Amino acid sequence: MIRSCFQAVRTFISHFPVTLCPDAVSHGALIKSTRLQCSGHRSARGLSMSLWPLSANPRDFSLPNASWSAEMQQVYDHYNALCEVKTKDSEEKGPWYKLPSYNRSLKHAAGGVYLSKIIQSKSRLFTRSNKEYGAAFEYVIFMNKQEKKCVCAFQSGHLLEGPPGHVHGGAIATMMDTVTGTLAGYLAGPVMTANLNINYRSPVPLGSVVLLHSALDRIEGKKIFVNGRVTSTDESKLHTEATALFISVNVGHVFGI
Ligand SMILES: CCCCCCCCCCCCCCCC(=O)SCCNC(=O)CCNC(=O)[C@H](O)C(C)(C)COP(=O)(O)OP(=O)(O)OC[C@H]1O[C@@H](n2cnc3c(N)ncnc32)[C@H](O)[C@@H]1OP(=O)(O)O
Repeated sequence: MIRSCFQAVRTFISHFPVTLCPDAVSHGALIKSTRLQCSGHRSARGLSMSLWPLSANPRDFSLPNASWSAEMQQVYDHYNALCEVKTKDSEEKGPWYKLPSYNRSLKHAAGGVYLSKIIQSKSRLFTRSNKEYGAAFEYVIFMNKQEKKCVCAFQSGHLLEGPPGHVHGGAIATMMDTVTGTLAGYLAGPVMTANLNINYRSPVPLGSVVLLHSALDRIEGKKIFVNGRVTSTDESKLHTEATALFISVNVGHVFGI
């Protein structure tokens, strides 16, 4: 059984080397898919069909839902508008892209649905594991490849309480890992977190909307150094600062091959 799992993983990897991570897209096909998703959503105002390849209609958790506050929606609208640049003759994309976000790492990647049945039928991406709208992590990430940075609008749900009325530090760390890791993965391909340093400067009120900003510091061989900040949406208040180190890995590393 174990041998056939590894065989399946090997076959999968050799056919689809960089398609594992819809949250942290980086290479051709995925970027194309992401852009399709982005434009798919824009046109989804009038067209509900998903454009993610080889997948019926996966739920994109980064799209607005009824639990979003007016402030969350406002931030979304602001960055989503920056995803479109209309010229006289055509519509061009960028510099911002809204990344789609699914609840499984493998399921929606090409061929991944078969693999996930074998090795991870119950696993779910941590930040997307709760289906109840607004209960835990509501977030959307916008990527700016030109400037090697991204911004995430994050609305914390009632399940993320730490100190009374405030967000748990582990939940903030989770979001920081997710956002900095998504940036590193977008720029450098498959990565794993080697180091994450966090300074908590001021508590985040539970249920509030904050921004997570992340930018590339530098890349040294396999090492990708990224920084992160959590601020209020008007950026007047600093909640958290972080630095992170990601290491480029072969996809096989994740499976222990
Ligand atoms: C694949 C895709 C999956 C997709 C999924 C989809 C999910 C979509 C979610 C969105 C994004 C979420 C992002 C979450 C990302 C995680 O949370 S990952 C989970 C938490 N991290 C881990 O479990 C990692 C565990 N550690 C390891 O596996 C290995 O130690 C590492 C980090 C891969 C490094 O191992 P290695 O490749 O053998 O590296 P190694 O050759 O020892 O070192 C390379 C260099 O890095 C340096 N280095 C290594 N570790 C450290 C360290 N801790 N401190 C300082 N320097 C270090 C070394 O000194 C060396 O430096 P140089 O000598 O080259 O100058």
